[in-house]
Amino acid sequence: MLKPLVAVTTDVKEFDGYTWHATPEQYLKAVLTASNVLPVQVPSFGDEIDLDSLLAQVDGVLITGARSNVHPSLYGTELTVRHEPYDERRDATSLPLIRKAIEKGVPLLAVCRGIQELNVALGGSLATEIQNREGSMDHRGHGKTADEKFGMRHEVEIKEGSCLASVLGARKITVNSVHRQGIDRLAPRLQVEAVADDGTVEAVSVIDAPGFAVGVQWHPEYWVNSDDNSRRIFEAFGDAVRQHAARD
Ligand SMILES: N[C@@H](CCC(=O)NCCCC(=O)O)C(=O)O
Repeated sequence: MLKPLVAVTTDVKEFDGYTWHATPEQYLKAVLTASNVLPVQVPSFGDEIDLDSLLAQVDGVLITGARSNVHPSLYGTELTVRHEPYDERRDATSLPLIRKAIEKGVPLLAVCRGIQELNVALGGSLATEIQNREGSMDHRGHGKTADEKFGMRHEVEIKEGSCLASVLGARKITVNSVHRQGIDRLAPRLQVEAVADDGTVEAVSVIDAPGFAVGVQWHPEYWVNSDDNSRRIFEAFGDAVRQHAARD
């Protein structure tokens, strides 16, 4: 049997004299090994990408994390240096891709920048430099190595009856944390699936989505080979993708 395909977002980077549309390896490996489906990278070509054609040929969409921030003009906020850096070509691709995937019931998993894009795509807004908010924890990653930066950092409470509660079978889990923005105004079509002790929205799902449509603010891709909860999220996404592929 052919393995289903999952569309994976890319970041636009200038490197070595070329413009690259690139995805960190951890996301591609997590889709390949834990979800057990085939990742295909989608260049950030904005409206040059025919989303109907793309979504007719894949059975899942992964919106990855990235250091860049969603452009504030997309949620009606004035730009400041505190909102930089941007990747507007990615925004122009990922936001329409999210909306179309939800509309068509193509399973969607959105990680870190991804949950923020999901919220903005559906009409929500973001707060920046959230570690400076009164009573907020520091959600940024710290450490010299990638393993330290993506180290497990704090607990999140999973809401009873949520999609993640059934995927994880737990009410509290420990997650990593590598972000300095967070959901401010929740999009009307999203429901909260998990929160941190300081009230930061850590996971959401799309209300009445025709398929699996979940966003997490942490990074399950990073420890997918060693952390059960991280692996379960990618396995559940893979199950949803296979179910979508077998729908006809
Ligand atoms: N830019 C947003 C999104 C954070 C995110 O996706 N982080 C992933 C890795 C970042 C890195 O490599 O430093 C924010 O900061 O909130």
